[in-house]
Amino acid sequence: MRFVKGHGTENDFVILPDPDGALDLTAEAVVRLCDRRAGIGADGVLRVVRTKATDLPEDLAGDAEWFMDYRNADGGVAEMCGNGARVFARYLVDAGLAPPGEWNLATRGGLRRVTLGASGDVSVDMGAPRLLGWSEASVGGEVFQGKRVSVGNPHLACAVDGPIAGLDLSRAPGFDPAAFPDGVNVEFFRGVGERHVEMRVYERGSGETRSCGTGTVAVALAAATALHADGSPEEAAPPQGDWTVDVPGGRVTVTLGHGTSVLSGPAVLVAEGETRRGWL
Ligand SMILES: N[C@@H](CCC[C@H](N)C(=O)O)C(=O)O
Repeated sequence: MRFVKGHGTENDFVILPDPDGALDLTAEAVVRLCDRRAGIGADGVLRVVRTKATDLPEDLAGDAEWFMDYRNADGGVAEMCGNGARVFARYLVDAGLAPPGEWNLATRGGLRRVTLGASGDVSVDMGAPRLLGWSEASVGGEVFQGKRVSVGNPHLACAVDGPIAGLDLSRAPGFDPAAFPDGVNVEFFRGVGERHVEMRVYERGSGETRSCGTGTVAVALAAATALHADGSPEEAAPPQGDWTVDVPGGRVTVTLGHGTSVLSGPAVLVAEGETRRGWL
């Protein structure tokens, strides 16, 4: 099986070109591919398939030629992956399967518009993230208040007073399963400047990763929006503007706008190859 390896701010992916949808990608195969010792190693898998080779409903496929079939390292599916979308777009342009410029990508979370040149950074319009009120997470017995945010997938963005470097994210933070019946990605962030935050993340289905694009959007919205105790926003108008988000794997920009949020940053392809016959 042919594969390409890439990353966006060190959120890394195994890319599987499967234009005709011929691949029966099981959860077990994803786990083996993502295994960092016995496999190729990645936070997730991006299967690259033409929308016409899928049974996606019309509202998800739209005019997009390509569908990003994203899987977490544990083999589970997720609605959306922001860094994955950027790396996916870079792969398509690099492989000559899509032109540089602007076009739509189909994902389980809906159509996403990507913008990229022949090389360099990639931007993706992540749509309008939604603030859903308060919840809490716990790490090593310490409880953190957080804001629930949907970026297509579920997030809990927790502001932290002190340094975030010392948090033990080797295990999943505790969270309220009634608020997040399908699990949640948990971010811990703190302000480091004007519209500038740093964050760490524990991703549903992948563990602590060095970046999470949807997580950076959730954190920018959480940092930009004050909530009343009942979870309603203090300001009527949604926040707008550029946020710089530092993650362990680098830096991205999140631009909050009316009904949009654009995630921009590096997307890098590092290797390509073929799995040994019979290994999977
Ligand atoms: N790393 C991704 C998010 C991947 C999905 C997430 N783990 C989930 O289960 O929702 C990103 O860059 O957004």
